[in-house]
Amino acid sequence: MVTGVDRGRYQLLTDAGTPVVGMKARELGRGDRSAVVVGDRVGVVGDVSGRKDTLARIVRVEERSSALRRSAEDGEGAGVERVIVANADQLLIVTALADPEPRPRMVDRCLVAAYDAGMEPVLCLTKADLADPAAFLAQYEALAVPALVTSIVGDEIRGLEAVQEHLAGRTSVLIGHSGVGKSTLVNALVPDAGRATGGVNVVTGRGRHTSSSAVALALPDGGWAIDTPGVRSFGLSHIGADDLLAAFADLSAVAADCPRGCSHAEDAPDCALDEWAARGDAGPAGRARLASFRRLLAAKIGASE
Ligand SMILES: Nc1nc2c(ncn2[C@@H]2O[C@H](COP(=O)(O)OP(=O)(O)OP(=O)(O)O)[C@@H](O)[C@H]2O)c(=O)[nH]1
Ligand SMILES: [Zn+2]
Repeated sequence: MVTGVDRGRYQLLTDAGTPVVGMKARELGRGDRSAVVVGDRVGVVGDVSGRKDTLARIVRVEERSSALRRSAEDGEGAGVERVIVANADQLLIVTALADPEPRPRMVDRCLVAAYDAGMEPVLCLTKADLADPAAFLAQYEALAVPALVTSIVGDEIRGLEAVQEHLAGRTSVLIGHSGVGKSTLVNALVPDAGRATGGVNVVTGRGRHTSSSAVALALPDGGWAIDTPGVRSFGLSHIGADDLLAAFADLSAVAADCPRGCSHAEDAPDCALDEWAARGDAGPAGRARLASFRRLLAAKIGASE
């Protein structure tokens, strides 16, 4: 398993639990198509002893069960999609309820990325000691996104146990804006992680690492927390309306009756989802669910923050 990537060197963990450093074998090719990312399962040859100054060769990347992607927003290569983490089960969207203010559009974009990746999204709302989560949570009710709420009271992180339970035995990617308390959480989940909090690395005392790539940290109860220090937003231009729709089984079934090429957006003529919501087959929640789906659809199209 790939646990970290740094300038062409791959941190690997063998099935026997030996940390090994590897590089991509030439036959694997270059460019994004043959990218090796954190979470990938790879085949290695050569020196896999893990001894100092040895280097294994990555010759194969196993098929991925999920792939968290983003596409370049602008400049050269705009629209080119890249996988940033492979084989993760869930995306923990870490958002502070205050200080800094939550950014609902950013959360929506993370939700779209998770659904596209084939990962389960989970909201992790921090700083509940500063603001009530109810109003924010209401925005996600119709999407049935699970939510975990934490706060700091004294030296203790309240709600940490529920987070630990939700992460145990699974591979979870943590994403969040600067200052939301993601590092505080990672350090509590993985006691020897030494992630920089409040701008300073607690282990080294030096400034925050400039490394922007993801790193997989083993959880004490099994499973992995994958921290993504440099990922603050997602370019989503590679995702189509039907890719997003596929994540919603109920809406997807209804949309089978849509006209060919239907955008499913609010202004789409004869979109079957409108009739479905109007009929009330899904109860009063149907309208809210459709509205939420369309909000995500719109967030996908809008520019990232
Ligand atoms: N009141 C309150 N403060 C918190 C909570 N969680 C974290 N903080 C504080 O918020 C600040 C930012 O926390 P960090 O863990 O450094 O945030 P981060 O998301 O990792 O941000 P960067 O380090 O900038 O990437 C720190 O001063 C934390 O002590 C919480 O639940 N309640
Ligand atoms: Zn439609």
